[in-house]
Amino acid sequence: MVTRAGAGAAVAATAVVALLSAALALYGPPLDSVLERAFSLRKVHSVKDMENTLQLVRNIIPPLSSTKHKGQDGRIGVVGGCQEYTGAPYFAAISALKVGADLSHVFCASAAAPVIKAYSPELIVHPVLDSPNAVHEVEKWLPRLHALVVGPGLGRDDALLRNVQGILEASKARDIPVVIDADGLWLVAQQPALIQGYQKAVLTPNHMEFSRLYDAVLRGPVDSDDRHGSVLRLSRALGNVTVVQKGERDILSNGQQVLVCSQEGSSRRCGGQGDLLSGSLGVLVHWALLAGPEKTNGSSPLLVAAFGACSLTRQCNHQAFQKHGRSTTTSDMIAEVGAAFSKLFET
Ligand SMILES: NC(=O)C1=CN([C@@H]2O[C@H](COP(=O)(O)OP(=O)(O)OC[C@H]3O[C@@H](n4cnc5c(N)ncnc54)[C@H](OP(=O)(O)O)[C@@H]3O)[C@@H](O)[C@H]2O)[C@@H](O)CC1
Ligand SMILES: Nc1ncnc2c1ncn2[C@@H]1O[C@H](COP(=O)(O)OP(=O)(O)OP(=O)(O)O)[C@@H](O)[C@H]1O
Ligand SMILES: [Mg+2]
Repeated sequence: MVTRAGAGAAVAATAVVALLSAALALYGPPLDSVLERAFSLRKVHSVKDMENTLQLVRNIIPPLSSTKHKGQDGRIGVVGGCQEYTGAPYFAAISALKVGADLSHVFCASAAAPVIKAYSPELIVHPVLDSPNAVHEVEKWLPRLHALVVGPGLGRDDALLRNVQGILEASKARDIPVVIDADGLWLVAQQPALIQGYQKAVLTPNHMEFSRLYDAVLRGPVDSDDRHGSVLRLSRALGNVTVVQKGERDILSNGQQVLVCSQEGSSRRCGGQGDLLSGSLGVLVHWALLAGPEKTNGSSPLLVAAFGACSLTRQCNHQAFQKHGRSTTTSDMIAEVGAAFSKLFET
């Protein structure tokens, strides 16, 4: 009797899981988190999903070819860099190059320009962000750029932020993909309408930036027990803008699908890792949009690109930590971009 009752319960439980799975296939992520919570399937699901999504990232990477000319694999612009912060835009721009972009521009405040130039001869640096003609100066370059990364090291000076507002509006008018990070997210929290509904925007908030945005857009505190639901809700409220909430696990959503990236990193949290992520994402977004949904198996190209950038950043962190332990810095992580990229995407 006991055995039969046990078997009956097992059959009933299997049926419930099957039913929920079928419903999940139809209705997507909200049920995903319900399922995960109810049946603790998080690990099993995410490992399988992670590998499937990594395969989609591999599909969007353009082949290296001797027939291409300089610029075809990506011309990326980073909007950021002020007197206080010169490292962040450098990290983002050099990461874009290391991932595979051909040219990387930095549009920064005049005080930051000589410093950023001195870090690297590889970057093209425009000291224009605090000029009265800033929007026009950047606009001149927009037709030549495939994606913009807005915010690393931008600071929160009102005049600079007003110029960046104009740059964002000009970029949207030209349908240029934008990755918004750091102080760019501060600006968006003040004026969500700036990116509301823009399908080529990806936001990459850290813990604090996410809370600030969520509060500004949804007028309430984040439910810390429901990270999936919170990211999904923020994305939906912003008109399906892609949101990447960075953290112990990265949660990504376009308001329809939720992805989780738990690629192994390390416990080292040095400043600048988010800049590596946003710079890499600038290139991957361009590649993903070029490849189109047929290469991403119907998944959103921007979500696939974001998953690629998260995996890559965490893998760089992992590799750098193996070598440098507690002394790991973002420069050590950037030195790992080539090997990490090969390991994840060129297998
Ligand atoms: N080398 C450079 O030039 C670099 C420059 N950078 C540039 O700095 C600018 C400001 O960026 P930001 O990230 O410091 O922003 P902001 O919103 O003030 O948050 C800071 C506060 O949030 C908190 N906090 C953070 N994470 C948390 C967590 N997981 N869980 C809980 N709390 C958390 C934490 O609070 P605390 O612990 O200090 O109380 C922290 O102090 C921006 O332009 C950026 O690009 C950086 O890119 C780094 C490299
Ligand atoms: N607790 C954690 N465990 C593992 N990886 C993490 C953890 N927190 C963040 N990361 C990873 O570190 C990277 C940067 O995220 P982080 O939250 O540090 O961004 P950030 O605060 O914007 O960084 P930055 O210092 O560049 O501004 C992401 O790839 C994220 O996945
Ligand atoms: Mg940051």
